[in-house]
Amino acid sequence: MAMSIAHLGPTGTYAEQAALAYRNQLNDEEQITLCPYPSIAQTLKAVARGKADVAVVPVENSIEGSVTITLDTLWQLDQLQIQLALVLPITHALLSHAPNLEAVATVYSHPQALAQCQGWLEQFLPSVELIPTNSTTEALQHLEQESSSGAISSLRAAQIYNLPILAHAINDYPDNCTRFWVVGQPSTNQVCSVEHTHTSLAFSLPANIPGALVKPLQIFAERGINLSRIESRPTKRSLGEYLFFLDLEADANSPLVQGAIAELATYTEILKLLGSYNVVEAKSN
Ligand SMILES: O=C(O)C(=O)Cc1ccccc1
Repeated sequence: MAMSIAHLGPTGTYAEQAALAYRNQLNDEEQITLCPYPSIAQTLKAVARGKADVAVVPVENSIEGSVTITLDTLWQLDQLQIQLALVLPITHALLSHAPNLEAVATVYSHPQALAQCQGWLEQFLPSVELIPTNSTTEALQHLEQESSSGAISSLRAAQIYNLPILAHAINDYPDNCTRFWVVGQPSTNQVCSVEHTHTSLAFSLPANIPGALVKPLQIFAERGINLSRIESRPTKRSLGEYLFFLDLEADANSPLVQGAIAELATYTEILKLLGSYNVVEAKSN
């Protein structure tokens, strides 16, 4: 069946690598097209508006933590469901036409990549100007005009765009990896026979009072449901008011989780089920 996968572009991003890993999983590669978008928010909106079937978006990095635009946009768009998580190992390179590190004055990249290499940048390029871009490959557009510019991107991007590699494996921790979510419109098929290992949900609270978060968390503790992540994001309505994103190590279709979610709904203002899914280790290429 023909299918389109939206991802952060231009071609050569880590998100595209994750999208390719997802496509390989589907065993139906000819009819699956990859569609690059200029931002993570636009990638997710393409699926919400029916312009693409699924989006592959970064959600969390082992060094830098959450990709907050992904969480915020999923909350705002409301109806998208996570279908799968992919964990991609990430090794960054510094690409540049400069003859050596001393000749680099400016480094461009996605804020996550700049942050994942901040120790290396501090040590080897302490005086450069760091400029954030929408993606690691958008950063490459600056290299042609300015030989004193560098960009943090992948070896794969260096190959695609035929760019010189000035330094490699510059991420501060060697086991750097990013978790991506594959998200789509909710399935109309109500019966799901596959059991999933993880469930993600998000909620706001009706009042900012002592212990408001204790009750929701107790529900999972009492049932022996392990939480693998908890993240807060501002509601953006007023300072100090938060949304909470939880990942559970359990399937939303299990009676145990169904009971927990029913009870959770009594303590929350808005509760959104973001999906149940499995986690796959992807290979970087
Ligand atoms: O810009 C990219 O290539 C992305 O896919 C976003 C990103 C950046 C750095 C680490 C993981 C994902």
